[in-house]
Parts: sequence; structure tokens; C-alpha cells
Amino acid sequence: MRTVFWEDNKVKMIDQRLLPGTFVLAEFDTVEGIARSIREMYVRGAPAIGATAAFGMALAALRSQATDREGLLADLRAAKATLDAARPTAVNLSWATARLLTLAEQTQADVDALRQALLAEAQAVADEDVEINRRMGFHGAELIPDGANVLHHCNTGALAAVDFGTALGVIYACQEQGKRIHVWVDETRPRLQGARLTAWELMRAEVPMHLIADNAAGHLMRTGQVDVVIFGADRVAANGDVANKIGTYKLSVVAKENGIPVYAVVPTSTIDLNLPDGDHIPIEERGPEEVTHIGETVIAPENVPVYNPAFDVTPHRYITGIVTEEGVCYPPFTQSLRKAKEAAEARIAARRRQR
Ligand SMILES: CSC[C@@H](O)[C@@H](O)C(=O)COP(=O)(O)O
Repeated sequence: MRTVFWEDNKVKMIDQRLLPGTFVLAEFDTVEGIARSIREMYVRGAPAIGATAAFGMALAALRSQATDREGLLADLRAAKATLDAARPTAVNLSWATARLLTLAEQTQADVDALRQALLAEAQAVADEDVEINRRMGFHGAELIPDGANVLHHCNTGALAAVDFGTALGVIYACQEQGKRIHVWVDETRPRLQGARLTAWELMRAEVPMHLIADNAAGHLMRTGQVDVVIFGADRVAANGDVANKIGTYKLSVVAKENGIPVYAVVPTSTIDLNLPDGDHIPIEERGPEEVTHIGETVIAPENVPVYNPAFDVTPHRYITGIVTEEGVCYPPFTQSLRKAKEAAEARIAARRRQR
């Protein structure tokens, strides 16, 4: 089953807040509901957020009462503002809403045809995501030797995308190729995406793994038990600086200190060429309860002051390569990322002409 999909004029998604204990689908049929599903993390992971936001724009078009093109465009611009505000770091969100809005602005058609075109484009965003992840998996698997111990942070699997996943997609591709891989799964405090989601996914896929406390990663790297570090990203700046789940920076620095290669696996929709470097990437701050509670259990004194940044930036000098659907980008990233992004945009334009 896909993580997020369109059915009966609604957006349906696996409610990731409840995993691994409970598997249920949530459904939303308003733009505000979609924004809430992203903000409250029913759905999370950069590509999954992007696909959800694309469906949100399609919903906005279908629900719009506008009878002329200008009225519909105004409703779409309002929907984009609502959706983009849901979470700030993953650029896939505004990339997807911009893709749909731009299509609407550039298509000369009556409102009903425009509505159908937007729904088709949202579905294309979701379908392309699955295909892109498979291509990244194939490119990334080339970098992982048979028998490797791979350290992974956060959740980048099928749940973080429409299906298959980014960095975990590389692991799944290795498995399909018959490589013997073992994964060290960082628990990923404070929201525990590693323990709750990645461990759940890898166990279902029967990939050999061990769940580790985040603080164990340095010890494993220094004692020669890690061959490769891989993770996804929520935004990559033009110079190759990578914003990903909090804790990624620390991992990458320790990996470099120990001579271990570090790969980020990202669709080109995660590359933001408008930002020169990682210092310009907005870092989401989330609520204190993520730190003071585990589930219902309180683990800190009442009213303790908390600071909870959800992402950090890893400067590009700690990144060995960035795997995209167009191939692996190496330094100088300023050039290689631009080339990958342009190739992907040409591919999207060609696909659209075929439809
Ligand atoms: C496809 S995964 C890349 C990132 O989106 C992932 O590693 C991550 O940091 C997700 O954070 P989350 O806060 O769970 O949405």
C-alpha cells in the first residue's frame, strides 16, 4: 500500500503517529485538513509531504466554487500559502505546490479542464515519486558493498515517501540484488522515527538490523563496525549543504573523523538551488512535549524549559556524495547538483508533453 494516495475524492494516508502499535488510515478532504495532517505529522518525510501537498492543491481546485479561471487561480494561491506554512524545512512541500500552481497559471483552459489537469498532475507527482525512488535505489546500491554494515538515521523508507523510500530504498535495492546488508538503525530522538518506523519497516522487509540508541553511533564508528552512513534530507542547498533530521550533523562529523563515507539520498525535488548554502535553510522548531514525553510517559520535570530544533545542517565537506534519481552527485556540488536538477526538470517537462 502507498503511504499517501487519492481515492473517492479524498486524500488517504497511513497515520504514522500511531505506528508501530496501530496501523490505520486517516483521510482528509479539505486543504486545511491536509495542512493539519502535515503539521501534526500524520504524514512525514520530505517526499511524502510533497505528494500530500500536491493532492492538497488538487483538492483546492476540486472544492473551489470559482466559475472563472482567475477565481480558481486565486483559490489555488491561497491553498498554496496554507499548505506551505504547515512545515518549513522540507522544500518538497513548496516545490510540489509551486509545480501545481505553475501548471494552472500556464494552462489556458476552462475551470473544469483545469481541475482535471491539476488532479492528473498531483497523481503524476505521486507516481513519479515511486519511480524516482527506485532509480535512486539503483544508483545508491552501487555504492554499498556486499556485506556492508550501514548506519541509517531517521526514517527514509516507504513511509517517508509515496513508496519504497530514499536512503532505505537503497537498502531495499541492495536486498533485491542479493547483497548481504546489515543496518544499524538510529532510534532518532526525540520523535523516534528510527525506532518506531524504520525498525518496523526493516523487520517487515526481513532486512538484518539492530536498533541502537543514538548515542551508540560514535562508538560503533570508532570500533570499525560501520562501513557506510546513509540518510535522506529535507533540503539540500546549492552548495551541497544538507538539512536533515536533528543528529545528522553529529553523525557526519564522526563518520568523517573515522574515514567512513557519508551519502545523502534525495530526489531532485529536495534540492533548493535558490539557497546558496545551509545557513539559509529554515530549521523547524517543534513542541516541548516531543522531548519531555515518550508516548504518554513524562520523562522530565514539569515546566522544564525545552529547545527542540527538528533538523540540523551538515556542511557539504562532510558529505561524500548525494544520490539523486539522475545519478550520484560528487563535489563540487554546486555544479553536479545543478546538472541533476536540470536533467530532472527536462524529464518532467517531457512527461507532461506526453500526457
Ligand atoms: C525521505 S526522507 C528524508 C527526510 O525527510 C527524513 O530523513 C526526515 O528527516 C524526516 O523528518 P520528519 O520530521 O520525520 O518529517
